[in-house]
Amino acid sequence: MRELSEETIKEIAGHYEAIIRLLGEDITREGLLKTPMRAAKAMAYVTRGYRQDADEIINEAIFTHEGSKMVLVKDIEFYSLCEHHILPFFGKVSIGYIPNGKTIGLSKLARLVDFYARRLQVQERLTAQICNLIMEKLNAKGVIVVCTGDHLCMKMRGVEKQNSATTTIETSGIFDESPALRDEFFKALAH
Ligand SMILES: Nc1nc2c(ncn2[C@@H]2O[C@H](COP(=O)(O)OP(=O)(O)OP(=O)(O)O)[C@@H](O)[C@H]2O)c(=O)[nH]1
Ligand SMILES: [Zn+2]
Repeated sequence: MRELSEETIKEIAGHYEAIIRLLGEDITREGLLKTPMRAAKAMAYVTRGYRQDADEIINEAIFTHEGSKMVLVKDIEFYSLCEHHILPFFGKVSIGYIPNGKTIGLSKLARLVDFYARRLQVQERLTAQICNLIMEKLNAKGVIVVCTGDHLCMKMRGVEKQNSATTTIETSGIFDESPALRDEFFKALAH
């Protein structure tokens, strides 16, 4: 992974300092003195997906596999930032795929969720990017990804709906064509 340079972090911190000042705060009070640097480092961390590489994450953990039954990993938690308000959205992703001669290390599925979540995102694109990458890297017979997220931009501001949750679904390959396979996936998810 590529890190942001010290110079870039300092530049981001300078912008945070200006924002805090413009919000009417006293940037010289004790509790805020280090806040611009802390905030810059935190923002670098929660957007580190931009500086990662998918092949490095997978680390060649792709294995030969004869079977063609569904593999499902459910409830992979994620934290992301909505690209409209730069406020968090977070929730869970579940991934199913039908192998086509290859499987992937289970932890890599979770790492790939973070790879796309740790950026400015919308939930639909996050779901589609995960689905497309797994399809591409495994040449799978099919992939299905279901994501459920809570958006703070809908809770702590704006429309202020505290109980809404958003579900997005992306399918590819055989999952596009087979309602029976989609049913099998959703039944397994319910367990
Ligand atoms: N489709 C989609 N919309 C999102 C996502 N995250 C936030 N949004 C929406 O992006 C929209 C931006 O709408 P705008 O009218 O430009 O912004 P706004 O005035 O702040 O809108 P309100 O949130 O309704 O106050 C809002 O409806 C948000 O709910 C997401 O992941 N997917
Ligand atoms: Zn938003």
